[in-house]
Amino acid sequence: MNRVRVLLLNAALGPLDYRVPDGMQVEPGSIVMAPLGPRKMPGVVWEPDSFPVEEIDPKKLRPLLELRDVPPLRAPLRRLIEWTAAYYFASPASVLRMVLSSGAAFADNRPISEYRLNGSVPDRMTPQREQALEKLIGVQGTISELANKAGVSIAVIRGLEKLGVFDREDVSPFAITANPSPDFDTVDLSVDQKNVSKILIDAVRAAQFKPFLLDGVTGSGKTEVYFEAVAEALRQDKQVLVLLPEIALTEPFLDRFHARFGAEPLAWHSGMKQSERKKNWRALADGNAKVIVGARSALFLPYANLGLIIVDEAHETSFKQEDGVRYHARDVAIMRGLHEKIPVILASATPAIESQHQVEQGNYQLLELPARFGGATMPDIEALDLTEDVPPRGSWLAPTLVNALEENLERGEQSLLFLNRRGFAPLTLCRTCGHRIDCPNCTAWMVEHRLTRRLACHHCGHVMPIPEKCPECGDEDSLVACGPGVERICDEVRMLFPQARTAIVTSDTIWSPQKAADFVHQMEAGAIDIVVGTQLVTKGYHFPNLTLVGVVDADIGLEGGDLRAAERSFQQIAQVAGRAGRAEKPGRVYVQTRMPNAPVIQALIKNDREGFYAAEIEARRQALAPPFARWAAIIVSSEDNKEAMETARLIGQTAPKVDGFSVFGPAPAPLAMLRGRHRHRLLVHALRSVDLQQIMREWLEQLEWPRAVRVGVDIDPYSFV
Ligand SMILES: Nc1ncnc2c1ncn2[C@@H]1O[C@H](COP(=O)(O)OP(=O)(O)OP(=O)(O)O)[C@@H](O)[C@H]1O
Ligand SMILES: [Zn+2]
Repeated sequence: MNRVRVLLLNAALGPLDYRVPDGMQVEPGSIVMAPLGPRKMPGVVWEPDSFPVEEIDPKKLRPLLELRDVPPLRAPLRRLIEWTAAYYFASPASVLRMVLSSGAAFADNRPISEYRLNGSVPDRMTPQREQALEKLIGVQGTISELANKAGVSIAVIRGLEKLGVFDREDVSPFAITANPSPDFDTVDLSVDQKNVSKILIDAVRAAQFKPFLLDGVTGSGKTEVYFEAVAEALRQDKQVLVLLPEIALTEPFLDRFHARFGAEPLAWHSGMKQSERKKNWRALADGNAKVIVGARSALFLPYANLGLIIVDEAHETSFKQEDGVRYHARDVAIMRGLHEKIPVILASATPAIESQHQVEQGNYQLLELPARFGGATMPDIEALDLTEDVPPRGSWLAPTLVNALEENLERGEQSLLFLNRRGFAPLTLCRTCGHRIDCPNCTAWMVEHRLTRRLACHHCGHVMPIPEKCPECGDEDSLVACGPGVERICDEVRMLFPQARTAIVTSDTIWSPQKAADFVHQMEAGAIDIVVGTQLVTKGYHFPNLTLVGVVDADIGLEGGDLRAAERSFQQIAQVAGRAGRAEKPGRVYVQTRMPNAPVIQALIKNDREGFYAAEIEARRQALAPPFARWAAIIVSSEDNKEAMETARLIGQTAPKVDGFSVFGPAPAPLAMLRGRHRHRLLVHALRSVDLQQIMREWLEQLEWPRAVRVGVDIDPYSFV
């Protein structure tokens, strides 16, 4: 039989059948090139009865064009692709796209050509050429990467290349990786740490599916403990995947890993160059790379021989992807572990309620590290009531916090101020007419960024210069910045302590792993006294001389009012507090709030995590909220509001009547307009006994809507805007 089913890399197309030409040997998982109309398209051979396809006369089947010289996708990964597509309402092809995420990697074994300036200057200069020559100093990359970096067109770079201003280097797709060695520099574990690591080591040896929740207070040595499991996997010659919530955390992680294992793991994140992507993809698919650390997208890569998955800071909501395939990397990691038959470790100091519930249900094994390593104590947390400890007019820091900062400076210790708001001010308002400057494409205010002298929309990226007069009434000098962002807090700190060395840490300043590494090195070298940062600084970092943490506004997180608001606030503040006093010197934490009696704040100052979680879990149980029942969101959007509204209404009216399945809405989304599209939402609630996906599939598949309307389904949603 030479007929095969092929899943093509095209989300709009289902799988198709092809004929295998004589002399070609394919099996399920083989990566092939198939003809599609006049084009060539990559695809993967699948099991014959896997997806339903249209019957085609065998004589009309077109032959496959090529078999790629890369290892076939293994069965566990094929099952994961099918599961992810079915569970999250995505096309299998869009999941496959995440697997074959380096087009170049499986395309061929040819090297990638990279270019860098060689110092020669073209005879004729243009402003673009000048810009490129200036911006590309010290940069190496493909033509399109250079164009991107320089902010000029590809044609400009090609032109320069012809004039001989670049040297070329052909980078081989095969990486030579120094592999980590399990016993390079071991540490002596405490008794608690040893007990936990023993269980993990046994699980790696057993090579069975087994999920763990590694729950240890901040600074308890979770990383050291899971490194023991990594070491065991290395001894067994298995691969390990470590997922981190933020690419900013990869660089410090690489350093730390290097110190323990004598070589860096392979990194995988969106900031990589094409040649690195190609190399790394090949190295992990061929099994040459043993340890891979990456952001959530690393989850779908075609590992040759995976033996362990670790999800660090597993409570982080950034593991949920909010566009394309809306999957949750923590949950898919568990499913990958199930299919690969390997252990999965979720590590966190503040585990998600969902994960704790799995422990209660007996699905995950709980491993606890209740104390900080080496006798370091947990920091004292104190609430500062902003209605009593009032900051002076036009300032945001309470006198008590300012005093503490001053003392810390005098002692030569480092401090951290946390505010989860980028930019200078979240709102710009006209004093004369009350006009608020909002985004033309979104239901959102433009955020002032004083460092770049611009207003920016954090939803669509729209930017504009800060206007000199009010766009509404035309009054000059009437615009005022309202509320603080990190830049404004940093200004306040500089006014108070001109001698202090400060740093702002947000995604605007730390936008690459390299920037993150620079920041960490500066902190370690003691070149920074006071850091002002967003959630980017709340997790993972270990700075022994950081002894004071101030939470500028503990109430922000509670404003949103979605079901996880309190949980998220607790996690965020507990994590940022956990950065203080991690070594010999004790830490202090001040939490500024207008609601010192709110349960979240009380739980934090009394160090009553158990009580807080118990109350939250009970509230969820009462409300039949996740994880006690399930939700799905349906988001209908279009540039034409009427079309979007009518489609949303149609979906609402045709909602199936099934016991244990209810539909709320439609209603205009809180973010009623996003990137120029009008948005309406419905929320589906289902008991666990109901097959949510099946009911939704039958319901939505029989409906039709205008082409320009997009209907997105978000299973287990985390965002409600
Ligand atoms: N057994 C040990 N021997 C030496 N140093 C250790 C040991 N255990 C932990 N440490 C050190 O203590 C510090 C905190 O450990 P680690 O970063 O692993 O904790 P964590 O639980 O992952 O913290 P967090 O959740 O706050 O990120 C690190 O500098 C680590 O190297
Ligand atoms: Zn916008």
